[in-house]
Formats: sequence, C-alpha cells, structure tokens
Amino acid sequence: MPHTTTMATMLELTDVDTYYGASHILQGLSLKVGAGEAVALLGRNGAGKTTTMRSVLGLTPPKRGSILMDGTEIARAKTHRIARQGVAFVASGRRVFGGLTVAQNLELAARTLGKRAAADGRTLEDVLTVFPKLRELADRRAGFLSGGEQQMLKLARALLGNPRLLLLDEPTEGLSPAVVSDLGRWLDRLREQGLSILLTEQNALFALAHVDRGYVMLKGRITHEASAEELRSSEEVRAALGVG
Ligand SMILES: Nc1ncnc2c1ncn2[C@@H]1O[C@H](COP(=O)(O)OP(=O)(O)OP(=O)(O)O)[C@@H](O)[C@H]1O
Repeated sequence: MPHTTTMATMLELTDVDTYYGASHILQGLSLKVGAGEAVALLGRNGAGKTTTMRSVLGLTPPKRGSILMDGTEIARAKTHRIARQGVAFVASGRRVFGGLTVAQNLELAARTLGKRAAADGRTLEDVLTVFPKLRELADRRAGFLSGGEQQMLKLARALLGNPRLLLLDEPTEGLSPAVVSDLGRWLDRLREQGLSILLTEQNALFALAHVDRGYVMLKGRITHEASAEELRSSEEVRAALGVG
C-alpha cells in the first residue's frame, strides 16, 4: 500500500477556510492525497465534505488557505483551469444526460473532456475495458439506466478527461447493496491503474474497505487522520461516525 511519507503529493489543502455568505463552513482544513493514493473524507451530514470538494473545484473558492494540485496553487483558480490541471469530479445523484444514449453521453465527454487529455491518455476503448457493460448499453437512453449503470456512466465520462485526481462525492448514495459492491470493484481497479482518488462517504465502512487512508471531519474541521485499518478499528471513530 502507498504511504504518504514516501510518495509524491498530488493534492494538498492547507488551512483552508471556506464560507457560504457569512457562514464559516471549512475552518482551517488541511488534508493531503498522495500520487496514486485513495483517500476517504468521512463525516456525518453537514460536516463539510461536499464543501471541501467544491473548494478544490473552485465552485466555492476558499477565502483563506492554499490548495496545491501537483505543486500548482489552484485555490483561487477558475473551475475549467482546475479541470485542466487533471482534477475530475463525479457528483452524487443521477447526473447524466437522460435524453441521450449511453454512446452519445460518452462521445460528448470524449469530445469536450478528451480534448484536454494527453495524446497518450485514456481512450474510449480503455474506459470500456474497465466498464465493458457500457458497450451492451450503448444504445440505451441514459435516463432509463439503473442507479448502478448511471454511476458507471458517470465514472466513465470522468475518466475520459484523463484525470490524475478523481473526486467522488458520495458514490454509494442511492445504490443497492449489490451495486455498492460493484462500485467497490471499480474503485479497486482504478486504484490499481494508479489514479489518485478522494472520496466522500457517509457509508464509512464501504469507503474504508477501498482506500488507503482516511480523514474524519466534524463541523468543518478534521478530527482524525489515519490509515483505513486504524480508522476501521477505532471505537472513537466508529462512535463519531455512528457506525455500529
Ligand atoms: N449553498 C449553501 N449556502 C449556505 N450553507 C450551505 C450551503 N451548502 C451547504 N451549506 C451548509 O454547509 C455545511 C456543510 O455542508 P456540506 O454539504 O459540505 O456537508 P456534507 O458533509 O457534504 O454533508 P452532506 O452529506 O449532507 O452533503 C452545512 O451546515 C450546510 O448546511
């Protein structure tokens, strides 16, 4: 398993403060994702997980603090520039172009995102190797796919931008247990390919089974940081997350 002290840093947030109007949401938040590392950001409803992702993406830029992506400061950069740095985002819920077919959704992503991908980047063929089922579903309208199939399509679209860092917001939300275990396999596959991943989850046990390290947050601050194994076995962390 990769370890942060020896690996290069892909993403690094230092003392980030983010507000919605006058509400001070992220309060001096610091976290890191190493190159090729999968990291979970855990916490109950309203802890600030989505706001952390929005801060990284430039959707709700932080008022103070630094966000380095591969050594480049992105804390106050525009979202399209941050995407060009190699950051891809998969939002929670059903966000596909429902009226388009699976093939059209992928072609659109390949055309818009693929442009910024390196010449040796992932092609549609590579992505379909990870998700072969999308080939069978090519002519199906995306709006009629099951929750798991839509999740697969969202991941495939994000990968077409050839990201180096994938931000996944609550990927298990609304998925059946069988699909959650499929998702776990897809994540493991992407990790094996060396992609850096930061995922937020309320389903802590799922997340900790598929990441190297994790952070627990409460009210906009990090309360715990440890390896997935340590977090899983900590009574205190289980209590903080409300895990049995
Ligand atoms: N647009 C907004 N304007 C004002 N406050 C907001 C806005 N969006 C979120 N908040 C508040 O910011 C805090 C953090 O929300 P955030 O969505 O980041 O939490 P979360 O940990 O992702 O939880 P959830 O899983 O419920 O999304 C919450 O108190 C929430 O009410």
